Formats: sequence, structure tokens, C-alpha cells
Amino acid sequence: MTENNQDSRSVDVFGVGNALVDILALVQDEFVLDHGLNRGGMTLMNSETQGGILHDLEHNSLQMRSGGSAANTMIGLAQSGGKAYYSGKVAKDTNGEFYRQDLLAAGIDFNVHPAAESNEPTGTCVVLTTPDAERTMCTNLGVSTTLAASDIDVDRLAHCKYSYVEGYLWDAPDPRKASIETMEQSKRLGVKVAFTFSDGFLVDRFADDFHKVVSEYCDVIFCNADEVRSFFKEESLEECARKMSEISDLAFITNGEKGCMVVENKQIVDVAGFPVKAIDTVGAGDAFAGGVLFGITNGLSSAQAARWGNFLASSVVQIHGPRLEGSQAHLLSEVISG
Ligand SMILES: Nc1ncnc2c1ncn2[C@@H]1O[C@H](COP(=O)(O)OP(=O)(O)OP(=O)(O)O)[C@@H](O)[C@H]1O
Ligand SMILES: O=C(O)C(=O)C[C@H](O)[C@H](O)CO
Repeated sequence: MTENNQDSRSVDVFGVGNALVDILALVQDEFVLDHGLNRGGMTLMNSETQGGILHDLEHNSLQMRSGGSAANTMIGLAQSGGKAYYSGKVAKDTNGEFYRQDLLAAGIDFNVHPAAESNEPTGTCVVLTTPDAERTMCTNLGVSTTLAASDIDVDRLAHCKYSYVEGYLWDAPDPRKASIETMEQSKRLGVKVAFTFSDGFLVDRFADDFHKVVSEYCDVIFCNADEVRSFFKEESLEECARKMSEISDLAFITNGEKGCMVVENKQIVDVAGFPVKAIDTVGAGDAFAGGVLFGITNGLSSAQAARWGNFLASSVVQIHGPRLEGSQAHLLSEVISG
């Protein structure tokens, strides 16, 4: 296949990420403080430490979802009316089966085989949401770190318009190789490459890699304000957008309730967010990317795609957890014409 026949490809996006079961909890600020967690960020931890946190939570208030950033994004795309494939590694355990069924029920094609030879469990992320709607994530990557380059299904990838890789995969060596493999194969097959920076601390730790990925592979970049500031080591968001315009033909820089900036072909356009009362910001950036990816693979302009992304994200922040229930496609035409 070549880049010329993008429209004939049957799947919109091939997502790759850490497959994590989210365990969602509402807590008070003291809980995050008392456990010495990085408020608003993602902390990697072993199952013992994560178990200690779970032990201190009120179990009757916990909810579980199949999560992980790129998976949330594929769900946002599917709920917009798009078609997605997802690659992520789960274990042959209860959470792994829960994950598989939850993702299939959301309409995502998912068939990376559970790891047979690893003793690690399916990865989990305890998401602690405080009254200011901020989320603090406590992640045990578990078996998701065994996602390997050989797990990337090149035949499936060939049928996709875009691949979408999350920066979180840089935290372990094999998933990092799987990411590069996805991007390399995408280039070979004429599949466009989208990449999300995922987290400001990741951008700091893997600055050289991320700059290389952007210059060698990326057709589309997703990042939030903190991440782009870390990437360019520059405080001014306007200046970051200008610098982004020099290295990327299409980038979406989100900025919380304000919405986002679309950087396209050297132009920078602000696309306003939707004013809502946020109760939980987990998955906001993921839903945004899902909406945008749907838009740009289904004939919307980048500004329309960004408006739809802002809308989905503003809906996600009004509920507890990273996902909306059911299809949102019936709202599309009203939102993008509004
Ligand atoms: N308080 C809010 N009210 C309305 N929309 C919001 C709010 N917070 C976030 N959004 C929407 O979500 C998008 C992404 O938010 P943000 O820039 O905070 O990304 P993020 O930090 O990656 O999100 P998260 O990491 O919490 O998923 C924004 O562009 C906006 O459309
Ligand atoms: O809120 C975010 O930024 C997320 O990326 C969501 C989490 O990564 C995801 O749901 C954790 O499994």
C-alpha cells in the first residue's frame, strides 16, 4: 500500500500502549499527601506498594475499567464512529480476561495474545481523584512491559490509516522497541504516524529519544502544555507552538479548560474548549486525541477535529473515570457546526 490510498484502508487507527486495568477511587487531598505521591502525575510502583495504597482505600467505592492511555484514545475514536485496533499485553489472569472483554465490548479489535511465559500480572493503575478533579496515578506496569516488537501485527497495521503510539511505552525497553517497530513499519506501509508525549516527566527523561521520534517518524503530535514546555525547555506556550510549527506539519497542544492550539503548516489556531464543571480529569487528553484522530481520518478539518476532541474531553471530565458510555456519534454534526 502507498500513502495515496489512505481512504481505502478499512481501519482508522492502530493504537499501541500499556494495557492497564484502571482502579478508580475518589479521595481527599490528604490521602495523596500522606502516601507521598506525585500529585497530578503518574508514579510507577511495584505491586506491593500499589497494594498498600489499595489497602488504605474504601473498597466499596472502587470502580474498574480497561484503561491505559492509548486504549482510552481508541475507545474515544470508536465512540465517535471510527474503527480501531489496539495492541497491548495482558496476562492470563482475571484482570487480563476482564480487560479483553471490556475492550471488545467497547468495539475495539484487540488480540495480542496474553503473555504465557511471564509471572507478572496484568498491569494496573490506581487512579486517585481529588475534589479539585485532579488525578494522581499509581501504576504497576506488570506484564505490559513484555509487549515486544514481534507482537506488532504488521498485516493488521497495513489496513490502518494511522498508527498511534503513547510515550508511556518508553518506560520499559521492549515496549520502546515495539513503538519504534510500529513507526518503522508504518513508514514502510504508508501508514501515518501519530504520537503522544503522555507525561512531562517522561519528556524530561527521554528528551533525546522524543526529539528523534518527532523528526524521523511523526506526522501528528499530541501533547499538553506541561509536556510541550518540557520538550522545548520553554515557558511561553505561544513560543512553544511557534517552535512546534518549525518541526511538525500537524500538532495538537491541549491546554486544559481553555481547549487547544492546532499547529498546522506553520499556522497556529486556538480552538476553544467547552466550559463545564469538571469532577475528574483522568483521560481528558486521551479522549481529546480519540476525537481528533476520528476527525482527521474521516474528512474533518483539523480545527473541526480539535473542536470534536475538546467536546469529547469536556464530556469525560464531567464523569468519574476515563471513558464515556456508548456511542457519541449522534452529537458530531451539531458539535462541529456549533
Ligand atoms: N476543566 C475542563 N473543562 C473543560 N474541558 C477540559 C477541562 N480540562 C480538560 N479539558 C479538555 O481536555 C483536553 C485535555 O486536557 P489537558 O490539556 O489538561 O490534557 P491532559 O493533561 O493530557 O489531560 P489528562 O492528563 O488529565 O488526561 C483539553 O484540551 C480540553 O478540551
Ligand atoms: O489521565 C491520563 O492522562 C491518562 O493517560 C489516563 C491513564 O493513563 C489511564 O487511564 C491509566 O490506565
